[in-house]
Amino acid sequence: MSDPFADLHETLFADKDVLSEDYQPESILERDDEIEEYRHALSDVLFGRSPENIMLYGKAGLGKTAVTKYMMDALVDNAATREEADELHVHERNCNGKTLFTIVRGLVNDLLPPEASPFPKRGLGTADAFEELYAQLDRRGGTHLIVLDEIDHLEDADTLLYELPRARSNGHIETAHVGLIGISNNYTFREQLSPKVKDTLMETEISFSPYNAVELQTILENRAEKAFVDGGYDKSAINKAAAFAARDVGNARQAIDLLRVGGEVAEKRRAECVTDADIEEARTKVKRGRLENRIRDQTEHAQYILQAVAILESDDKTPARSKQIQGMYEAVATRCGADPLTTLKSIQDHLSELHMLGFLQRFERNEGRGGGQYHEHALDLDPEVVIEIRKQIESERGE
Ligand SMILES: Nc1ncnc2c1ncn2[C@@H]1O[C@H](COP(=O)(O)OP(=O)(O)OP(=O)(O)O)[C@@H](O)[C@H]1O
Repeated sequence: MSDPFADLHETLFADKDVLSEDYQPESILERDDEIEEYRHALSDVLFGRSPENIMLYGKAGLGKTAVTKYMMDALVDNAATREEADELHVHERNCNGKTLFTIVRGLVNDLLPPEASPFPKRGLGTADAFEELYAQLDRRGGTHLIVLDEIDHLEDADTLLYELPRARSNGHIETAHVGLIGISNNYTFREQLSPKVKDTLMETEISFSPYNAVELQTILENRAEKAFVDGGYDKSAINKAAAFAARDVGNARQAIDLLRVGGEVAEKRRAECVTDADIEEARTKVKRGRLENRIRDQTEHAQYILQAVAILESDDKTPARSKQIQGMYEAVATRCGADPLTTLKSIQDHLSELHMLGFLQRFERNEGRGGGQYHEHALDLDPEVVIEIRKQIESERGE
């Protein structure tokens, strides 16, 4: 048999990893103000003083994690050159899906000597874990910066944010210095904290604003130079990816995704250069992928109802009343081997939920005294894409 990979050559990408999610850029671009604020807030560490607590806010993909990593690396390097700085330890934790106990336990395990057995998973409580954490911090000494990404996902963040910054003044630790860096893309997180915690965390708040198209162009240009071979992309393709991402909340992750998928599209058509058309196709793919995830997140019956509205829409039968949608939904659900929901009320509840989530448009009708008030719904998306995505989900489930 001939080798199916024999004629496969890398023509376009010089280093595709540069466009991957976990690539840490050597230089951070277009974030000078945030870096300056960060630098100022961290400077105490270099003089052996207790660090300030820092909170970073900003929507997804705005560089909060990348800037933090860059600042931590630079701080560790610089602290090592200064006599007046204590030994610096950085502990990074993502709080998504974690309990306070697992976070504190993880920090304890980071600090324990290699020969010690890990802090037990069961049997002891959060207060015990805190006690051990303080003991270990003092045993190690030096300065400890604890970086908590997605801190708004942590249940009982209040306790952690209250305890740690006060550990020294409350006499729990004597030799070590501790500073907290919290990262959140939920601006309302602050509102949920108790007043005493807000006070401590207000020391430094750095807010990351969305990138505009020009800033995204600079970031993308820098990545593209490393990711693609010479002449492997059109400058206008970069501008297009930057413009698309800027229009959609200025997310750098999204801009980089567009460039990577655009490269894959160009590679598939065996082109030697990424063009505007490849970025346009990438945008459709990326958008479709995101929509697919959102549809998959819906319950089974919500998906059938959405599919029913999509079918009616492609037959020009929308806006449609709930009763009509119910008829089509029953056909879809039965074909998929499910027992349809029977009450009109449950269909209406799903329709208003799907409207709230932005899948459907809703029209209020008022037929005067006799006809009463009711709602009609239409799809707020391309019906063909919804039908195609549902087909794919059905075939995977063998529906
Ligand atoms: N200023 C920048 N210079 C270079 N690369 C950047 C910059 N900002 C963001 N990036 C890149 O964009 C992607 C997303 O950035 P990052 O993960 O730091 O965002 P974030 O604000 O932490 O988002 P989230 O809240 O979703 O975690 C990463 O690949 C990162 O390297």
